[in-house]
Amino acid sequence: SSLIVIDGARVMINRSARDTTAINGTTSSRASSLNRRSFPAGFIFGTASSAYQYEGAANEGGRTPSIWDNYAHQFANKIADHSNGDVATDSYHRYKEDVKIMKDLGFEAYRISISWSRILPNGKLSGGVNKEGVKYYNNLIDELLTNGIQPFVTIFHWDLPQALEAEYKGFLNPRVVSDFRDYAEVLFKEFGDKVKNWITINEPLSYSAAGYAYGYLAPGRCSSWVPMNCTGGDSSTEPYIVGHHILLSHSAAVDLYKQKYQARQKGQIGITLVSPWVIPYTNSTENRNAQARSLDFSLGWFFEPLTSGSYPQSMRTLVGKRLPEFTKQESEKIRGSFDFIGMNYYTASYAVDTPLFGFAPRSYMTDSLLNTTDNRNGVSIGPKGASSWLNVYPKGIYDILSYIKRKYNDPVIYITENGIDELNNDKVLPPAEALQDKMRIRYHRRHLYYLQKAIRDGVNVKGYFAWSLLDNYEWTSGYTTRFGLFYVDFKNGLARYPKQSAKWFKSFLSQ
Ligand SMILES: N=C(Cc1ccccc1)N[C@@H]1O[C@H](CO[C@@H]2OC[C@@H](O)[C@H](O)[C@H]2O)[C@@H](O)[C@H](O)[C@H]1O
Repeated sequence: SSLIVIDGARVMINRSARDTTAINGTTSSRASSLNRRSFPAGFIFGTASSAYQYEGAANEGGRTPSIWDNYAHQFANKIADHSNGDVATDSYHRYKEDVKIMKDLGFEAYRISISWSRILPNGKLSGGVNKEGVKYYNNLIDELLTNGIQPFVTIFHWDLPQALEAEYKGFLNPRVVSDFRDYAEVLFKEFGDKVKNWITINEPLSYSAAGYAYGYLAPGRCSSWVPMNCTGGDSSTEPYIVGHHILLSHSAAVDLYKQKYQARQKGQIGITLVSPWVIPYTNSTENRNAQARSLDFSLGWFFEPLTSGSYPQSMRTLVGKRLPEFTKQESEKIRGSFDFIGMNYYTASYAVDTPLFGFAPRSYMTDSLLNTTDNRNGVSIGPKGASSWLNVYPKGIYDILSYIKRKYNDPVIYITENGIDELNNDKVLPPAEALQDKMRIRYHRRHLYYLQKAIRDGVNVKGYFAWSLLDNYEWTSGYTTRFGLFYVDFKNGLARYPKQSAKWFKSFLSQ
């Protein structure tokens, strides 16, 4: 399965999410009557962010460069607007204002990530803990708690200390497991009395596939034949090695938390996975098998080891010796190593069975023997936001959650990201118009409609986080796309302005 979707399609006439079935006993003719009371008591609503995309202060307060500082500076041409996260939304200095914004809207949780190189400047415990970094996160966490907002903390959201990449190639090297565990222990020690919701790693699929097969996320490695001007790499082996070390790192941190901290601190720990929902291009056996393989290679790659201790059968068969093996002990430790699973849901695509051409090189892109596409016979699976890969398909959140419930033993799930972007075209759209994000209201309302339908049908979902509170640094898109409920004026002092969607959430959450 591929993260890059084939373009070029007319937009399908969109059926509105009209549904006359009962919602919590009340019959709703449309999703528009949806509000917080459509969800179970205790269900939490939040917004999501990440350190490199929000903080700025990249060279301040004792922080040293991560691989994203290195990537965005050294390969600026790989970033749409040649920008970087040196300043981003400057949340390092403005977090009190941001907390006030989310409190005013009525959100009760906030997902952040911690910058590893702000806590351990040389990546390792032996290099010393940066007290200024600890202070910043304590201030942020205290600000959240004072305002009745629960922090959900992601330990690793792609910003590996450049020192570890330089010394031993980071997640390509098994040495990362002990360094990751040491880093996680510093966080449990420093913040575990206040943080009760831990997410070890954000989207292992994106880090492994986009970072080491396609080569467009840091560290930007891929085979020489991949058109991404990578500085090195092997798209047929490195994604699987990195994914393997991510799972070992995850389970080492969870094992540590459960052995030494959970009993006293009484928190919960999980991991955030991502996958599009996938529909067979036709109902043929070949394309239904392609759907299964596509979900194995994007979701099962990590979910299968977490629930059964081994990789999906389709991956073991098709990747063969290039797929690392777990020892018996590793398998035991990985299986069940979570209290909940975070799921990031954005989009859906069609899977087309695609046999390997004889001469085509083997790699993650072709191992699953399929292609994904966003249209069928020229009809799009759904309208797009600003990004080519993001087609709107709200029913996909229901479908993928039902699939997870069936296939992976009905786990506790949080939707840790869901959102849509518009282009940052201030020169065309004066800011006033940029605040009229009706399509974002429609996107979130329709996904929430299908989310409460999944809950009603028995899926164990406990929370929902919108991506994102603010417009921010969108990785290789830089500041060219906007996902925020709040507009950030990057040209005038990073001022924050509520979009219509922020007002919609305030009303949704107040009922
Ligand atoms: N971005 C991804 C996965 C991904 C990776 C490469 C290319 C496309 C998509 N996942 C989540 O999506 C969020 C939205 O991602 C944006 O999607 C549109 C792209 O144009 C943009 O580059 C990307 O940042 C990120 O901000 C979160 O940090 C991340 O956890």
